[in-house]
Amino acid sequence: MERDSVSGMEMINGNNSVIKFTLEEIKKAAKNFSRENLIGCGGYGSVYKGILLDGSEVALKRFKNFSAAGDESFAHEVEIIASVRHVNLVALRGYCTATVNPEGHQRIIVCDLICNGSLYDHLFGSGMKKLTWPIRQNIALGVAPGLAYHPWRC
Ligand SMILES: Nc1ncnc2c1ncn2[C@@H]1O[C@H](COP(=O)(O)OP(=O)(O)OP(=O)(O)O)[C@@H](O)[C@H]1O
Repeated sequence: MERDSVSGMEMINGNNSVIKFTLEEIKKAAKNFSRENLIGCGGYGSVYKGILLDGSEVALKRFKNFSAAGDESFAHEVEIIASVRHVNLVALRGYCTATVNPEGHQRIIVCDLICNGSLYDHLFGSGMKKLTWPIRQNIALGVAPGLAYHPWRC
């Protein structure tokens, strides 16, 4: 484990593919967290589409807890996602932590972007093409190995 110079939290060292991004890089990628880049909201914050300098598209999950007290849950989420490597699961690209005024602590997770919307959108959203039963079965067969995967089980 390596100690993060900004937040003081412990981060994964052995995983060289996990990049620590600067806030400037993240803001540039997400057009300064513009509304047009917003793709979803979850329990911990908002998710933005971003384009990195190398042209790759990513999802940027920005935690809404800007207080210093949120470091523990952020570090926990980063560690969990970093340990998960499965073809059917979203991969962690990196993370960003920074303290800026007046917002406070910024915590962002950078993941592969999944295009074409969520499964929920496809099943219940309006305007989506109805999924046929063979396609639904295929999706279920893809989801199942992702759900069954456990990074600590050999
Ligand atoms: N990697 C991604 N690619 C594309 N869209 C994503 C990605 N991750 C999240 N989203 C979108 O953002 C929304 C919110 O995701 P997020 O992971 O923040 O919340 P959640 O799944 O509801 O769970 P949590 O309780 O962890 O916040 C999703 O429903 C999805 O529409």
